[in-house]
Amino acid sequence: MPDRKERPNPSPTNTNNSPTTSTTAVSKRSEGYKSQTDSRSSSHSHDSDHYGGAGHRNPAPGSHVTPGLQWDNLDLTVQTGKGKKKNEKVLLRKVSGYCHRGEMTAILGPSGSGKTSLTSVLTGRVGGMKNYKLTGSVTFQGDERREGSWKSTTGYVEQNDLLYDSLTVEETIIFSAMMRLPAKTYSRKQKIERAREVIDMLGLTKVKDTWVGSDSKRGVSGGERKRTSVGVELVTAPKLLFLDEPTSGLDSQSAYTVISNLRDIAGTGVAVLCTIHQPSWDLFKKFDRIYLIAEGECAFHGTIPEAIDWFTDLGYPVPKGQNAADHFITLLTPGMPVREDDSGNSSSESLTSNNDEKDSSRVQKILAAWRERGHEVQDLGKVKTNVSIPATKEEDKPGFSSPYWEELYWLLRRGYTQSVRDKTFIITGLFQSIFMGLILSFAFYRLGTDQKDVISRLGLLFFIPINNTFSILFPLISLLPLQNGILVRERRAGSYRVSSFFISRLLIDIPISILTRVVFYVMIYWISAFKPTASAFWLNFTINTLTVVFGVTMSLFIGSCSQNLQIVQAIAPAMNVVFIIFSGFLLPLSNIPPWFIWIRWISYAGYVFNGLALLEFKGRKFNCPPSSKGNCYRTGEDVIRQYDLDRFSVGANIGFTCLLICVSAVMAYFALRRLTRPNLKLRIKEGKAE
Ligand SMILES: Nc1ncnc2c1ncn2[C@@H]1O[C@H](COP(=O)(O)OP(=O)(O)OP(=O)(O)O)[C@@H](O)[C@H]1O
Repeated sequence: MPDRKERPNPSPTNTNNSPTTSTTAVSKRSEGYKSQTDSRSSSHSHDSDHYGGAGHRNPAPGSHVTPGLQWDNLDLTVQTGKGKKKNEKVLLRKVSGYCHRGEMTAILGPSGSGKTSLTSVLTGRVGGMKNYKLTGSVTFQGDERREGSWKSTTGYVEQNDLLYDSLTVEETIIFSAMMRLPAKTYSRKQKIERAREVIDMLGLTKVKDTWVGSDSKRGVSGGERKRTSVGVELVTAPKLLFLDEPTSGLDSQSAYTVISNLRDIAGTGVAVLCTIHQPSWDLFKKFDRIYLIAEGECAFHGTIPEAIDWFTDLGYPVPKGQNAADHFITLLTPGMPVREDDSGNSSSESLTSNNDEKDSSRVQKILAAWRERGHEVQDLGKVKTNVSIPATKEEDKPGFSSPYWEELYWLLRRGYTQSVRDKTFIITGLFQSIFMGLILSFAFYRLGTDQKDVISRLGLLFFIPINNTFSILFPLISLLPLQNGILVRERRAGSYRVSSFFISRLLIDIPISILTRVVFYVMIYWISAFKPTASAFWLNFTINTLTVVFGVTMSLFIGSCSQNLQIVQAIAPAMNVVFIIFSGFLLPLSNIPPWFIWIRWISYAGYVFNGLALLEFKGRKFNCPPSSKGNCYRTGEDVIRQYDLDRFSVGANIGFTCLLICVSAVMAYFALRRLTRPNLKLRIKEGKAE
């Protein structure tokens, strides 16, 4: 470990609590590094602000900073294993730091170093973890985080852009403005103006009318999509913006534009904190500060010139021509050999190590050095006076920004726009209806009154409602992970109530499902020659329409049981098949084992088949050939008796089906609430996040 007294002061700390003095005092070594890299890379040589945010944008000596997020002594452990193998794993150890408003800070570290764990604690998302213990404190502008104010003052841009692909950039950002800006303060017109301001600020005006798109659908570019995600968060003018790897998967030009935008956003007084993987030098130098993390501990926190000096003093200068970010990550990765510095001015003892043990001691040495002086840097985060941006005290604002009907209107508008433009659900539904309708209509063409037609009629009446539910189950379920993911994000931001989202889904999915499936059962009814009376037709129509509605509520319920599509796709057919088996048609009621009989009473297939069969067979006469010697169905009533279909009237069967629809809708609502719970844990108390 280096002896601090012997080193020239590379410290980013200073006595007047301004991070600036140290920056201006950044020694000649970082200047030397600048000229070295410049001589090797022409792309660097044109930059006037070589250290980007780091060197240039730090406040001038004597000026002040606005405190933003501050974290102190965070310890995070999780329990792993079971029984005797139970173990405590340390994810974060005495981690402290800060991110001032008006600054952009990058969290960097090797894989598994604790970046995600730290971000989870800072954003209050540690609740997703099981059996964890958390101590320490996180404050924003000197105060404890509170849910209401936290939601309205922070934005979180996730790594995956969870956006509706068939909405335009402008529609996406306007929706966010409508849902998240308080109706009391902003009129609709003002919300739209704010959204357009954000679009302009992010340089998205040219593509505002282009669909957002996705990996499978053409739309805006990856960088523009990422900026749209930033825009969604930015409409509320957050004071703190978190981003999880905003440049991952982007080409260098798009990544540069995203980071430049974030730099501008920070310039408006926002504290921007993001995790980032292997940034190029051009990106890296745009950050005001970097927060290096290794093995769950802070390895360095300060500006880039300070980092260069700090590591030089530790004996690890940045080799000529190497990106400093890569060098730091390499240093903090055990087992990674460090490139030799051919300038000859470095401590060769620590370089070019291929030995694991030595590399691990290298990381330990760096961590120990920072541990020794990290507390000095932490003090910078505690600046609370003479701020340059008014650090307004945040009010806890429970409740939602818009009235219920306003929420419902915008959710319906967004949902319908997406469904109608996306067309997949509509086209596949229509295709399946027409295709299956034609096949069945002609396979069961003009059924007569012979004995064989009795079985055909029964089979067809049984199959139609089952096809209705199966045809909805899979396409609808496959749409749910994206919808639920968006719901989680929007719930975390406190955008709207789950109930309005759920009702909007019902009001979108039910009419679309009915309109696309109705052709199927109406076509079969007339071509296969079911009872040609108006009342029989309309009741048959009602029952089949109810099965479509049940198909939607059942899909919403099953799809809300897990975010894992594979699990959901396995449960869905299994559940439907159980309903079919115990419907009373395949297995007569008297043959159902007593411990399974309850399934019959919750089987929609039983009620709808019962209702449809009563309608069709009551009053019908069938030909009974002399060869059958009376062993045949003479009337529809014989069929009804034989299949035990006379327990309930048509009306009662419709009533039970409606009841099942209501029960499955309520279950779907609660399952959705549970699945998409935001799980924000902002208060850290007695070793547990609350
Ligand atoms: N819930 C958990 N239970 C047990 N170990 C965990 C849990 N969450 C994270 N870890 C472990 O903690 C360490 C830090 O993980 P974390 O995800 O924070 O790292 P990271 O720096 O974000 O990594 P990457 O860059 O690869 O995403 C890893 O070793 C990881 O395996």
